[in-house]
Amino acid sequence: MASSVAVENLNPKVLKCEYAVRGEIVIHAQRLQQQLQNQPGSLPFHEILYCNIGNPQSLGQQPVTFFREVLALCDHPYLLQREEIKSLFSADSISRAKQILALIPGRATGAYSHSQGIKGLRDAIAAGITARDGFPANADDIFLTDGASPGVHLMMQLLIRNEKDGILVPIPQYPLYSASIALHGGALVPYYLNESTGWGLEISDVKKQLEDARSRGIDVRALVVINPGNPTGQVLAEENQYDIVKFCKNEGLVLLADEVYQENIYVDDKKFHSFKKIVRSLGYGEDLPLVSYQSVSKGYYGECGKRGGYMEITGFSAPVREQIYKISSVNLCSNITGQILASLVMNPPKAGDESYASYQAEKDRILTSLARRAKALEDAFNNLEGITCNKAEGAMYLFPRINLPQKAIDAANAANKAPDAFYALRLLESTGIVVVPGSGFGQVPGTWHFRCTILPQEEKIPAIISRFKVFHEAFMAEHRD
Ligand SMILES: Cc1ncc(COP(=O)(O)O)c(CN[C@@H]2CONC2=O)c1O
Repeated sequence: MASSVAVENLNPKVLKCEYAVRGEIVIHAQRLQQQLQNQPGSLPFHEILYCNIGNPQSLGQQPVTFFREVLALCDHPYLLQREEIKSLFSADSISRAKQILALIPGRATGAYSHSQGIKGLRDAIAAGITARDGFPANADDIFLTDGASPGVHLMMQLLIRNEKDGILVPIPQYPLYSASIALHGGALVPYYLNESTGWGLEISDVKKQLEDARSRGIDVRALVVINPGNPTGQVLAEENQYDIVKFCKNEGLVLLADEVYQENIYVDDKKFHSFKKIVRSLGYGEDLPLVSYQSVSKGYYGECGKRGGYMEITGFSAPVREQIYKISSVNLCSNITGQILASLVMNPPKAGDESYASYQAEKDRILTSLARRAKALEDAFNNLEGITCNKAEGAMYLFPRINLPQKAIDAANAANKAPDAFYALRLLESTGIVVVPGSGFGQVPGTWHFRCTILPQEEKIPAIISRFKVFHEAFMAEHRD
């Protein structure tokens, strides 16, 4: 009997879901990469430059030595019995690995752990949060996850009952949110970041969107904030954060604070303030339901493939927390390597530790290089005809706006593509550079953008800029009105 499975009879929520970061342009890039391997010299470039995804180590960034030493020793405890490891590993990596193994039941990284994650590692993460914020954190509020993504899905699963349940999401947004809301059958309620004020968040606009949604019978459950922003790269001003927290308190909204880029700040006039700290500073204590997301995929560690992270949940009642625990327990636990890494990220070497100097040097080298790359690309984009680009204050991306000539827009329409997708495809086919069209993140209707990461190794940035410039000038000349 022929298989009954066909696109026509799949879950419509799956069909509705989209995730542009690895969408059409990237799939085409992978085809071109295959072509380059099979027929070298057949394209006007010799390599594909993936500037579509925040995946630092795929572009040459080195992992942090201390983190990897501890992971290696935890995964092969036999090494700890060998004298010679003293010549291969730092003393504090050895001692940290021993501490961590003592926290793991059976001292086995291959065992399932508690569904929230190993208690001792959650204690360490709570201590790190407390040190970061100056307000206490509790291990029982922490759920270790396989990256931040599953934690986002879990909250959407918890909050969305039907298509009348809405989630306020910034536009432009990281499409995990639109994809997860679609997968869970909810309503995305957009609030627009203001490009002219450096992607500022206007509470007046959020309120207007909330009231409009409510007038349409949407029960708005939560507000998502991504700080530093993806794809926009802005770092919220502290007073803006106070406004957001007060707004959520007044409107009875769950605050979903995506803070995976908290270590990626490139400008001196902005600092990262966690929403947990803001909530506590306002004295809201447990009166505001807040979920804070962190990940090992970003920062200076960029350990995307290790799938580590956590969500800290505060301000939820005990019965609700039980439901969150129950959903977490269905997946048994997150991977132990990711759990260990999350505890290391939140508790790195301290002054006086043997690895501190080398750790700090690695961290500073990566972050200062990211800041230089951000500035170089921002300046380059701003020097191209018809392109304006806000500063990348943080995160890993630039999100320039292209003012496309009508002729280009007509050509895109004729090709049945969004104008920024048309531009991105032409860029790829001319230069091998892969960016993600702004339409994949959402944008004010009638504006066009693309997202480019700041991640290619620093020595490649000048070549990227020059290839981009040649392409852009030719594209604009070809489509000049
Ligand atoms: C804002 C934001 N939240 C959550 C995630 C999920 O990360 P993990 O699940 O790995 O913890 C990402 C990943 N950033 C994607 C992946 O690379 N480029 C992006 O835009 C992100 O940018």
